This record gives sequence, structure tokens and C-alpha cells, in this order.
Amino acid sequence: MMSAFIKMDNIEKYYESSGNVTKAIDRISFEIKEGEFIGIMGESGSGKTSLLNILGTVDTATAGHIYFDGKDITKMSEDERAEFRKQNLGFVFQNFNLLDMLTIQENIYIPLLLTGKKGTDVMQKTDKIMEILEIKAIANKYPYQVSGGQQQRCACARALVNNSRLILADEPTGALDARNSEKLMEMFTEINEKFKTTIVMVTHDPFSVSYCNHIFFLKNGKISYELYKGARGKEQYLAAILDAQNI
Ligand SMILES: Nc1ncnc2c1ncn2[C@@H]1O[C@H](COP(=O)(O)OP(=O)(O)OP(=O)(O)O)[C@@H](O)[C@H]1O
Repeated sequence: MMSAFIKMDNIEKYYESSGNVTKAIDRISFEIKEGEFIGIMGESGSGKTSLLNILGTVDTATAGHIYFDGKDITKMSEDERAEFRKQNLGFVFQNFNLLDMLTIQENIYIPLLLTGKKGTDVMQKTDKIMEILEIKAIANKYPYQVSGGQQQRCACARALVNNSRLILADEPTGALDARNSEKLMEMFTEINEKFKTTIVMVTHDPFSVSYCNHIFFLKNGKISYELYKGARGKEQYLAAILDAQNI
């Protein structure tokens, strides 16, 4: 039985710049269970990235609360938030965000060094995760020497190596072709099933989101629709996603 893991309670986000106020998130509440693979869809400007940034504690909500395992993460200081991210979260971005002067392998184990781990433990973990993501053969290459798909799998390995409980991915397939997108989504699914890692993925791609088992559709900063895969087959689910997009 999966337990309640993340609870968003009436989150609001307003941006204010030179006297203009934009309402990006308009009182959103939802719950995520541990081990879910969540998709967040919605047209440009609907608030997807704002929501992900607030959940990831890289930005703060204007109002409302987020409970992570019962702890209110909206009440933490900046230092506490940094520590929280280091202990619990892994981030995957559209443009991979790898460090060019480090090899693939070094890019992955840097987060472990940052948390004070060292020696053979670091190498074993890095090795294991590279094997799962099929990037062991390119361990000593630099990011510019490998394909976009391989770079993104390296970014995923970096996000996972710390035993992150929650992976936040913002358009992870946005810069990938169809074949690499499919491969990445298959690996996300494998990670989600094997390690029970909770994944929250923002995307506007119906095909990518069809790998998620629970989807929120955003419109004007509100949840306009919610969809569960349930017992649907892949094609049936994709059809339901396309229908929901048109509502
Ligand atoms: N830093 C900011 N300052 C002012 N307004 C912002 C800022 N970031 C986002 N917004 C506004 O907030 C609203 C929601 O933006 P957000 O980036 O969350 O949407 P999104 O669904 O992720 O869009 P996209 O798919 O285009 O990335 C938009 O109207 C946007 O213009």
C-alpha cells in the first residue's frame, strides 16, 4: 500500500515585476503517493514550471503549504531548503545541465562527494546506476563527445545516485528525438518501478506523459483535469490524454 508522500495545500504563486502582478498558480491542492510517476501537462504559461520550482524548493510560494513526508517544506529557511534538496531531490532539465569539463562518470558522482560520501562506496553506486542507464561504456567521455540521449541519461544518473526520493524533471525529452525520448521514458519507468522513486515530470508531449501513471492538467494556474492510467492499455491511455488535452 502506497502512503501519502507529498501534499500540496492551496498553493498560490504571484510574480511581481515593475508594478505588474502575474498570477501563475491559483490555489492548487493535490496529493502524491510515494512511488507514483506523475505527469504535469498544460499549455505554455499554465504554471507547470512554477509549480515544479516550488515543489523543488528552488522558488517559494506566495501562499499555501507543501508537506513532504509530513514536514512543511514551505516553512524552511534557505539553508534548510538547500539541505533538504541535497538529501531528497534529484533534478533533470531539458538541456541536461552537465558540466563540460567533467567526464560522464565525474558528472554523476559529484553529488555524492557534495554529501560527504567518499571512496569505494561512491564508485560502486556510480557504477551501478551507469549500468542501469546503459552509459557505462561512455563513462570516461566528456559530454560533448556523446549523444543528447546519452547526456540526458547521465543527467538522470546524477539525479538518482544520491538515492533521491523524488525526481523532478522539467521537459526532460524536450531536446531529444523520438527514439531517445522513448528510451528515456522507458528508463524512467524502470527506475520508478525498481527503486519506487517518485517522479514528477513536466512535459507538453502526450507520448512522454503516457508513461506516467497519474497526470495533472493545468490551465491558468489551476488543475483543470486529472487522469489515472488505471487498467488502460497504452493506446487507450494515449487517446484519453489527447482527449483531456482538448477539454
Ligand atoms: N520570473 C517570472 N517573473 C514574472 N512572471 C513569470 C515568471 N516566471 C513565470 N512567469 C509567468 O507566470 C506564468 C506561468 O509561467 P510558467 O513558466 O510556470 O508556465 P509553464 O506552464 O511552465 O510555461 P512553459 O510551458 O512555456 O514553460 C506565465 O504567465 C509566465 O509568464
